[in-house]
Amino acid sequence: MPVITTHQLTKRYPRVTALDRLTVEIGAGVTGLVGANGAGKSTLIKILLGVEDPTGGGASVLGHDIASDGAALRRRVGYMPEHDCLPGDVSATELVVHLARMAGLPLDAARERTADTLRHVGLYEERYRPIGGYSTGMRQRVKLAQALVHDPQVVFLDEPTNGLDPVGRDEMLALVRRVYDDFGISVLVTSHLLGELERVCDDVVVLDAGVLLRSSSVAEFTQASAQLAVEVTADAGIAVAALAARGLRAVREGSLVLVDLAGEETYDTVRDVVAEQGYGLVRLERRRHHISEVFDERTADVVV
Ligand SMILES: Nc1ncnc2c1ncn2[C@@H]1O[C@H](COP(=O)(O)OP(=O)(O)OP(=O)(O)O)[C@@H](O)[C@H]1O
Repeated sequence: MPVITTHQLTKRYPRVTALDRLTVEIGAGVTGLVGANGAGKSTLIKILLGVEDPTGGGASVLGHDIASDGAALRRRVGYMPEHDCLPGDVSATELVVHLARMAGLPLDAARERTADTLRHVGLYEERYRPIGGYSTGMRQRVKLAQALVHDPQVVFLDEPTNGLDPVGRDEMLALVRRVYDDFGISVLVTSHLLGELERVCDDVVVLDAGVLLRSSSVAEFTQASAQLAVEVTADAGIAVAALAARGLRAVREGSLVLVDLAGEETYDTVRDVVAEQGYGLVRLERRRHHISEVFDERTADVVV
């Protein structure tokens, strides 16, 4: 069963259409929801949580209809909001225990789960200090911990790397991956940085001004654009011409020739050309593009 399905999901505000007839299916695993600022990512999450109503279409999460089954849905879902919304005068433990209790856990279980999740996000040592003294990275971890504490089946993480430096981003992304790998909790994670999602996501959904631009696995994204990097002892420009004469799409990149991979037979053709021309073969390797390179110009404003 898919984790999330939407059908013609639409949200119109008076001046802007935040989601425009979005139909998509999201399965288990880590899924990236990517788009420039204002693309509709947060709006989609709020609608999936059942806290905002769509103006058209519908959706379900874990089989629960967002319109009729919101309370049951929210019991099984965790949510990490985008903006900083933490009280400064309580400790991480106090806050997360409180939120676990609100999610319905008995006190003992809430305490136990809080200790476990704070350890998981790397906040165990600091867990009794007031949140007001925490760094941005620590605050993001508290938000992640509270999203996980009631052991949901899926979590929605809205821009978890926001405001973090490169090291903090890497650490947060590794944590996001582990949410699924270690606990089996599916993740929908938003970012306006396409490049960073590629590293931790199984699938990517791309929104542009509320419209679905693409939904596919990261592997599909990158495989579709695979190339062979070929280095021969001859001049690369001459090799490009020889390969092109055999119907391959090839371009020169320094001393390399990059050949579009159009199936396994591309390898055979390259081998034949190299043999026929008497080149020495220095290198033959498959290259995958990054998903950020695979995008068309419509997503030019997505930061990569
Ligand atoms: N309550 C609201 N009233 C009017 N317009 C809104 C409201 N909430 C969002 N919007 C608009 O809907 C569009 C999508 O906003 P949304 O916050 O979902 O985008 P986003 O992709 O999450 O971007 P960001 O990362 O900047 O939050 C934007 O144009 C935004 O201005």
